Amino acid sequence: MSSPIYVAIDTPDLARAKAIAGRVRHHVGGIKLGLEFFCAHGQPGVHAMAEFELPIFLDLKLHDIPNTVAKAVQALGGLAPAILTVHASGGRAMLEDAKAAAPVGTKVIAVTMLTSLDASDLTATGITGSAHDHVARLTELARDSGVDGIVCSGAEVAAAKAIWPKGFFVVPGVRLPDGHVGDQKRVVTPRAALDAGASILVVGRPITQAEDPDTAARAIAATL
Ligand SMILES: O=c1ccn([C@@H]2O[C@H](COP(=O)(O)O)[C@@H](O)[C@H]2O)c(=O)[nH]1
Repeated sequence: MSSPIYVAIDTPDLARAKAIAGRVRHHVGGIKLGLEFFCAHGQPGVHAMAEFELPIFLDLKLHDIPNTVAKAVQALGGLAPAILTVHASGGRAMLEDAKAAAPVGTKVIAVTMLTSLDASDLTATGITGSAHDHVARLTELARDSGVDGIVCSGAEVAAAKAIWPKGFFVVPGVRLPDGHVGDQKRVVTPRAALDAGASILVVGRPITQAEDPDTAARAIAATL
């Protein structure tokens, strides 16, 4: 069985991205490319990273009116990513249209509440209730919109899975117990996230900023 760990290669430096992928390719199940990489290298960069023959998770977190998101998803279709993200808060029509525009083999995944946010951030944006309530509401919306799953933190994934037993659950913000949290606020260990029902784990800096990325990836995998 392939590893549930997707390495988030967040860098604008293509040579560095390739070097990291080359070192960890046998210890991870996929490569996640996000805004930092995509804004620097676009579709040719994604093609270059596809040479490692691992599933590509394109984490662009699209969020706009339904027509614009659908057209963007169509424009990305030639990349045939295994996973593509949109924001759940874009609403039902946007989610439905994104899914309809995606290639058959691409999982469209809705980001519920960024793992860099906590309850006080929600309040500041006018959203009342807990992180759990907010994620639960957006999980129901994603499920009913026909996308394939959600992104949430490991703290909410068990509750989200109870709402949507057949959903696909992407969990970033995972750290080993002694790991540097950085800008993440809702953090759990990789083991706890998997036990709670995560389908895949997204791990970035704990691997990419380690002195030895392959040892770091292996150490995380060993806890699973
Ligand atoms: O809620 C979210 C959604 C996406 N991400 C992305 O995951 C990685 C996490 O990187 P770390 O270095 O392991 O913190 C990063 O690419 C984010 O854009 C997230 O963290 N939270």
